[in-house]
Amino acid sequence: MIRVMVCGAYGKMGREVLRAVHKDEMLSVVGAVDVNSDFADVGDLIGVGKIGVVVGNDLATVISETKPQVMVDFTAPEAVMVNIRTAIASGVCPVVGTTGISTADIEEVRELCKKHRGNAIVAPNFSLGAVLMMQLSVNIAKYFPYVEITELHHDQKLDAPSGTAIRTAELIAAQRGVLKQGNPKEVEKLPGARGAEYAGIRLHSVRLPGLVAHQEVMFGGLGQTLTIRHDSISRESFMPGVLLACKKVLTVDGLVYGLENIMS
Ligand SMILES: NC(=O)C1=CN([C@@H]2O[C@H](COP(=O)(O)OP(=O)(O)OC[C@H]3O[C@@H](n4cnc5c(N)ncnc54)[C@H](OP(=O)(O)O)[C@@H]3O)[C@@H](O)[C@H]2O)C=CC1
Ligand SMILES: O=C(O)C1=N[C@H](C(=O)O)C[C@H](O)C1
Repeated sequence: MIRVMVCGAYGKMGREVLRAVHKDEMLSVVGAVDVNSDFADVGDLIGVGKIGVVVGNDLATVISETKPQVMVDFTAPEAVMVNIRTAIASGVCPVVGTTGISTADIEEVRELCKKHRGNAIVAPNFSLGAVLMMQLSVNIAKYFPYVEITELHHDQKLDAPSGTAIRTAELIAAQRGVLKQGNPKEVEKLPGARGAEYAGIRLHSVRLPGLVAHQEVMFGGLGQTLTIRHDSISRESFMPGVLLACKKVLTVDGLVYGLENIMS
């Protein structure tokens, strides 16, 4: 059994991960952390009755008391790097889904893994469909370089654009380079009307109750458009990817960035 702890235990993803890890035959929930912990039993949190694992409020303490091998982090952009540093320095391998991690942060995680001879897996999106959407987008951009991305999420999301949208733009830009899109003389009558920009790609963010996590990548060509869309209609969509990462992180080599790199 691989010993797993979860950071962000009271959150939407944290609870789903605890439920999935608890059910998995190769994984065992040994610890959990949330900033505003009232030391609830994890079993009560996920509706299976007490399992004798409580939610702590300090990561270093929980690591020293529960000896996890893997830390799953679904917290918040301002918390995630602190948690990664603590985990790697303590010999615990992070599996990270929290977004808002910059390119410089990724390089820091890579260096920390080298320094402490540890491993980590960081993925902007753990759902298979989203990974395929990103891979297809790169292929389509070879033929349709003009593209805009619209991501749609629940209205409690803290960051915009989503980590997935930024990663999609990065991957497309690596394929086609920087490309000025639209009319050079265009004017925004209201600020932000044309969305955020990455390498000439416009990114639009929709936030509404009722949504979970969705993205459209729309390509335009001569007399035609091509749109691909992925919908996570529940957070279960992320669980196979998270469980796979928990099982692989102990044996990968240093940092792995992106779920596609551990899917065979
Ligand atoms: N890679 C992927 O596939 C996916 C990534 N995500 C990302 O995961 C992150 C979490 O999403 P979601 O579960 O919806 O968010 P939630 O706000 O529902 O949950 C986050 C939880 O983490 C807690 N928290 C904040 N800081 C800390 C800390 N330092 N230590 C421990 N716990 C902390 C929050 O507490 P409090 O509310 O009191 O601040 C909250 O309970 C986001 O960045 C989101 O973008 C989400 C889905 C899929
Ligand atoms: O906050 C979310 O919900 C999600 N966050 C990730 C992102 O920002 O891309 C992954 C998924 O879109 C759900």
